[in-house]
Amino acid sequence: MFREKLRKEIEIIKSNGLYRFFREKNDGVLDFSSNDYLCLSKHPKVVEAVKEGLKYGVGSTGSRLTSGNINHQRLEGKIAEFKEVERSLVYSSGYATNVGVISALCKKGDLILSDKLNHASIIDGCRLSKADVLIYNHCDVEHLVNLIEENWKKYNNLFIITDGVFSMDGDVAPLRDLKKIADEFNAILIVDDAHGTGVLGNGRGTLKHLNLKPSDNIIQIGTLSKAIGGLGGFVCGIEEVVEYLINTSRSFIYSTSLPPCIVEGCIKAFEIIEKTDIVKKLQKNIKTANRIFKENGFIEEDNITPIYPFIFKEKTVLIAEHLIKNNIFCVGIRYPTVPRGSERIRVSINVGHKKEDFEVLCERIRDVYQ
Ligand SMILES: Cc1ncc(COP(=O)(O)O)c(C=O)c1O
Repeated sequence: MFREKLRKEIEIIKSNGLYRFFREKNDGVLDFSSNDYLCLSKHPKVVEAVKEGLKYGVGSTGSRLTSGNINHQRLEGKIAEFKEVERSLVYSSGYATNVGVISALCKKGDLILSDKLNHASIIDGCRLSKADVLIYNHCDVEHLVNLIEENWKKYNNLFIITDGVFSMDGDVAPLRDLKKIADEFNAILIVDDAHGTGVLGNGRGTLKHLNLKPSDNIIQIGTLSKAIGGLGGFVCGIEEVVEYLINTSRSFIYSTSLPPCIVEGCIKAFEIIEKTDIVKKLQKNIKTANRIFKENGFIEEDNITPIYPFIFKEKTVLIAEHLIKNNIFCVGIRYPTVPRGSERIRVSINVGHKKEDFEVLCERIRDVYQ
């Protein structure tokens, strides 16, 4: 009976064109889908550090508050230094970080103002919190101010939450304006810099890129699974935020901590970002891609991040299939991940791509899209 019910629902998903399924990524494909912007997941020094870390065993064996506090504080020290903040706390994923931080800090009687295009993990964190939530139009500072002016008197605390770099569009949040608004209305600004860390501000993130100094009312979140090339998430900011989260954040307290070998790999990845010109190389690649993608008419403006939305709407699936048949891995993104009418190929470039790779991508798209 239950099986039948689910089958029917799956049929509805299929008939709406929204069916999701796995694709295997073969070795040797030209990969424009991964978030491994600095190719650190396969960097020999990172791989070596992970192997070294196996001396601690494969798993961490418990939550950080039980048996699972191994080398994690060393990574947290590194992140705090890297982000120039007082303290950081590592979670088992970026998803768990957003859900755990937002649900712990934002309470009944508080108001969250969340950008319309924020990542699903922020949305789920907001849902799990007991705070009221208002959505402001994407990067629309005026709309945000209007919502605050209409509502702030009714609430104890205000939280403005935004991606630093938006995961599906690659654009950058107006953090300087958001910080000013946060200061004016005594709000806390939470920035999920999953796609800015390792990419902007010489790798330090979107705040650094915009010359914004960390301050008491800014909380930064990030992942270790994208430019850092590993797994996990982190939150960083003032000492008291971290101490409070250790004591209240359920996805931190009630979940096994990261494998210690991954922790070693992530520490090495941060060192590589600090000591080499890998981020500059990525930025150089972004400039090359900008030129080629513009010549082909796929973008109009220069990007500063490695995420390029090529909006092909209803042609998206056809183009994605054609690319895969031609050994180019570049997935189509559909509703509900992005709004209807903005279905796209999400092209993400990395430090390992060559000029010719960008050209081949454009040629293969042109086979089916004029
Ligand atoms: C903006 C943003 N935040 C959080 C996450 C979740 O991070 P993780 O994959 O480490 O769970 C993602 C990943 O898709 C993301 O794009």
